[in-house]
Amino acid sequence: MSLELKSSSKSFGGEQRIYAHASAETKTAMRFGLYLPPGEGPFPALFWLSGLTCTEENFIAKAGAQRLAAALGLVIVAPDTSPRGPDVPDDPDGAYDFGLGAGFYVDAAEAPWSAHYRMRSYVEKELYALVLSEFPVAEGRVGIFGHSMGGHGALTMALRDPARFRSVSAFAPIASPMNCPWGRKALAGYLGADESRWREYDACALIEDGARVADMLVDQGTADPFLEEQLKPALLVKACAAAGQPLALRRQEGYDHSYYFIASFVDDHLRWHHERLTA
Ligand SMILES: N[C@@H](CCC(=O)N[C@@H](CS)C(=O)NCC(=O)O)C(=O)O
Repeated sequence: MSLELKSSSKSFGGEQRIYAHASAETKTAMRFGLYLPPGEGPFPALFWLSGLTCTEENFIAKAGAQRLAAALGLVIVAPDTSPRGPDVPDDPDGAYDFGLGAGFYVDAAEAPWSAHYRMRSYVEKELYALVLSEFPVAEGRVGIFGHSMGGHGALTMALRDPARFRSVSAFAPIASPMNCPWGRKALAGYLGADESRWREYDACALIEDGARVADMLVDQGTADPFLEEQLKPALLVKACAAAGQPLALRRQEGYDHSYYFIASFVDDHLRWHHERLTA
């Protein structure tokens, strides 16, 4: 598997890099950001999953995670949010919430999406294996976090396989895609009408069906414009309470959905993961 280094910039003694490679899962070129802290490693690593409309660049440019990642010695991997390229179909109306920039971290089952939209397997299998084989990352010390659509991706990936992703947190996650317009559009489009197939892509349904992680940290801004209609953290609170699943949900007064919110609390998340990945 050949990796092409697209850029590398020194940051807090380490390097913020962007790579491209040919993905066997998506059958397209894929890009990801990778922060490499100073030192030799092996380091614990965090996967960051971004939200709707993002590429591999939003988190690395806006979250301000490099300073503490350097100090703690954390690798952070930030993939793009969908396959892209001339052969990749987009939402027929060009909407931002489906298709390009909106892969929803699923393996699509419906044509024409199924040919390329395989962000679940891309992240869980291909990129995970690539990062472990090509970079100084300590096996078994990998966590995952994300924002909005990516918060949904992080929660569902950790719940499905807590041994692969040993720590999990989220900013303003889509708590239950089966129960909001963004999620219902994506799951119906990528997976088809049979809702029983949607459950493995819904954090609340996974918890109801018995999936567990050791604990999870979720930050949610109270001034987030998507809170009531799309994100619905109360559904996650309810599912966790009913199942005895530990959840640290923090309602952050006055914060919106933006990267200004993420940057305000990203250090707490890095520390949360570092503690668990080095225990
Ligand atoms: N109304 C927004 C919805 C998309 C949105 O808020 N995206 C969030 C994730 S759900 C984001 O991270 N945007 C990119 C950024 O803020 O850098 C738009 O049309 O761009």
